[in-house]
Amino acid sequence: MQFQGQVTLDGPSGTGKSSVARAVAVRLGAAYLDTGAMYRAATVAVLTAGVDPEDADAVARTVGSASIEVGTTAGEERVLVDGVDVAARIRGGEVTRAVSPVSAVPAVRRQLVDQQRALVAGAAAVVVEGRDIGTVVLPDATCKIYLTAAPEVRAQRRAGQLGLTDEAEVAALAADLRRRDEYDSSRADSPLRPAGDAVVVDSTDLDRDAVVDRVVSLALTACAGARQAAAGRQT
Ligand SMILES: Nc1ncnc2c1ncn2[C@@H]1O[C@H](COP(=O)(O)OP(=O)(O)OP(=O)(O)O)[C@@H](O)[C@H]1O
Ligand SMILES: Nc1ccn([C@H]2C[C@H](O)[C@@H](COP(=O)(O)O)O2)c(=O)n1
Repeated sequence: MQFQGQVTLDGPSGTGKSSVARAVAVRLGAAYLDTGAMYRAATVAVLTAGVDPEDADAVARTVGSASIEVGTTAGEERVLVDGVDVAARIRGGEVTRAVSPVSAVPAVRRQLVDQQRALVAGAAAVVVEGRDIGTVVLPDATCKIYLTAAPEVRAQRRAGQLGLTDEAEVAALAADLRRRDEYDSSRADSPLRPAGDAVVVDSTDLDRDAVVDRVVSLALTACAGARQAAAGRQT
């Protein structure tokens, strides 16, 4: 069956959004947009300009005059800031530590949300991942998924990804995930939360392929059950 429509994947850090969203996009023959990469790119612009990430006015000005380009093909990571390839730099610790305050600035969010909507506007089928995609960016999406997993499982997976085995390093990683989740969930503008009509998928006891199968199957049925349940809650 050929999928047409928009799949949104939101959730806390390290739940598997990127790896699952990329694989789902390939399976559905859909475009793919990593909106976290856009906030990370905005953070590179801020750090490169020597601006304090906590100075909201200066952050808004700096990001407002930066050119941020991202690709929409799963498997081809393309992230440019003012024409410079920053695909590797956005994954580093310096950017990860500074991205939350930058992404909490309302002017930055307005700019990037407009860009995100424009990037997916022409796509017949697209998978978009982030924190506010089902709630703010694409509120009319065909199928909304909210991915969760137990915090200790997320920390272990991220440690595996980074090749960390030292207990203290894993504990620091877990603390960083908690800090980012708290920041992203408590900010005033577009906080992280599930959309009312999202299907919650808990990946704590599922391997990545099982999560991908579940999301593909939900997408192909247009998340029909969740829509009915949401309609029932509203009557
Ligand atoms: N269901 C799963 N079982 C085991 N490992 C998984 C599962 N899903 C994802 N992973 C692994 O967990 C790590 C984190 O996944 P990923 O980067 O996709 O999360 P994320 O939600 O996009 O994180 P962030 O929001 O911080 O970018 C990766 O190493 C990924 O391969
Ligand atoms: N739609 C989005 C996507 C991301 N962010 C913020 C919050 C995250 O801490 C940060 C980096 O995202 P990641 O690459 O870890 O998915 O960007 C957001 O506020 N809204």
